[in-house]
Amino acid sequence: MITSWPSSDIFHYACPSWCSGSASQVLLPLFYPGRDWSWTGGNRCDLDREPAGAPRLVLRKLSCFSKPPTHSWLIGHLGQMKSAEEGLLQVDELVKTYKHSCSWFFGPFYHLVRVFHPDFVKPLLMAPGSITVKDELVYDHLRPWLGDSLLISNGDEWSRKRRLLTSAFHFDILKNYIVTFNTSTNIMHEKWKRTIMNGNNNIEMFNDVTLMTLDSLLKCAFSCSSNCQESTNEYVSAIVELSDLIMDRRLKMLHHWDWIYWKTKQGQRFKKALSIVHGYTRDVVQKRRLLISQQTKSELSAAAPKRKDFVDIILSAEDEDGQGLSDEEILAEANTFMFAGHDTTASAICWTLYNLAQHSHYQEKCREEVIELLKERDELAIEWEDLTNLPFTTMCIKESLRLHSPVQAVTRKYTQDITLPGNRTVPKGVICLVSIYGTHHNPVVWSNPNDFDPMRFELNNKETRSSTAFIPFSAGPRNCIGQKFALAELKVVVALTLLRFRLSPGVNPDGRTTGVRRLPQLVLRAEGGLWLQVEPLKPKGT
Ligand code: HEM
Repeated sequence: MITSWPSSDIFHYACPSWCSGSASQVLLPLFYPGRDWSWTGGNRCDLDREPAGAPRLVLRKLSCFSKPPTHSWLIGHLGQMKSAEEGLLQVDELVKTYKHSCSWFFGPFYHLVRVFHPDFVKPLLMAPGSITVKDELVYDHLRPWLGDSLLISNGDEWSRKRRLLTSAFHFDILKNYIVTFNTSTNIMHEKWKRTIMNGNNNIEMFNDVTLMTLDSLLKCAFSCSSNCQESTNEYVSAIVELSDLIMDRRLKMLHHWDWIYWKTKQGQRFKKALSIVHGYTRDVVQKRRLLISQQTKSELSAAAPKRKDFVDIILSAEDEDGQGLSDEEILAEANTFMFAGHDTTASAICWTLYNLAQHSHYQEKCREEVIELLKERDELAIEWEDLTNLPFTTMCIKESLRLHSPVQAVTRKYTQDITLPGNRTVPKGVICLVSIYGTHHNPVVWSNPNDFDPMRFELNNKETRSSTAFIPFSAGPRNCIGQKFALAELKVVVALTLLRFRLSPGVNPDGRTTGVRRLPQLVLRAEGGLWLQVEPLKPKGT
């Protein structure tokens, strides 16, 4: 998943759409040595193997997309992509002007189709998994960490893994995680209470919430109580370090060359963090495998029933032929579970709390809903059955996922031409950037798209909307496998937070009280952090 579009990142979002020319044979290996670029000569990849004259054909097909003005006919839109808040405002402008799609080019070799309307998004995201390709230019930096996992793999390999992993995200499994979400949230709230007792109620959300989501994931994935919210944990620090370094690498042009990157300070830090993360996961997987092999069936059934965690489930998953996942594959999936699950969910929680802090009347309405739900209870905990009984809170969470989507965009390539409305064709092999941000802020689809209005998600409004208008978790065969997990955690954290605290806009250390500047990185963050004033509420009956 990609989120930000720094101008230096051009080769990551650009497209070798007619790479049969001799210049591409020179340039691509130069920028990405060590990869197989023989296809630039028309020899390798089916995706890009075009008959003679194909470049012109591809260009003709692309000519049906509007091209925003460029500074130069030669380098095209190179250098025009902006990062930070300005990058998002730039997408707003594109969406206002071009309504559904446009195409960019970077120098003579690279093209990118950008789409931001549900009717254009649909054929791309709904295309069968077998013809969808996660392009290596965008996802390759994740490979040393995640291996050939579900997030990165393609074709038959992806489809086998998706089948094997689906059971790990079934409702019956997710139910067991609710207690964990409550416990991790309680730990974070106790921390906040201590901070407030020390006279500070201006709290930065991203730090605490990210540690909290990591704490939950560690318990759900490995049954590991790391205490990472209270004290430094080597594994958790290494995951945070890896996520930061991936973003940093994207921003630095020279670091895109593997042979340079591994020699840099950042590359060395990446390797060190990687060995901690892989060492930890490998250890858990091997110990579990050993335990299972040592226990006979009768011992297993006689043993006290243990709540199954993610590793237990994927260790026992088998396909139709009785084939399970190898240790390396399990390692890759466990690492992906931690990577894909922590930052994204933390971003969604932080922005939901931020939006409710900005709109006190909606905050109050959610709080009343939670108080009503728990009014007969002795223990203030959210249970699995409660998740469907928080309709207004759910509407606020969804509206926040629309307005501040954690993931800004995803990219895809296809092994066949794809037809879009108006008889437009995306030629096979061309990278398409499906803008989640653009679709969620498209005024043709959402009236006053920059307003926070939870009523958009009232049930009867759903019927009038396209199924690809709201896509925080992407859509189609390669949608987010963890979305129910994420939504369950979001509801628990938001409900318990509103029950115990009143939130209002905070003060940035630079003194800014209003006008948070959004920061599109791997996930959507806020420049200088997201600060909220947190005021404890009196517990029930006092
Ligand atoms: C609010 C939280 C989350 C958001 C907004 C989110 C968003 C997304 C998006 C947009 C994709 C598509 C990525 C692409 O096509 O490149 C995706 C894929 C994925 N997500 Fe999530 N995600 C969230 C939480 C989670 C959680 C909690 C997990 C696991 C515990 C998870 C695991 C995955 C995996 C494994 C994929 C790849 C699926 C595939 O390709 O078959 N995500 N997510």
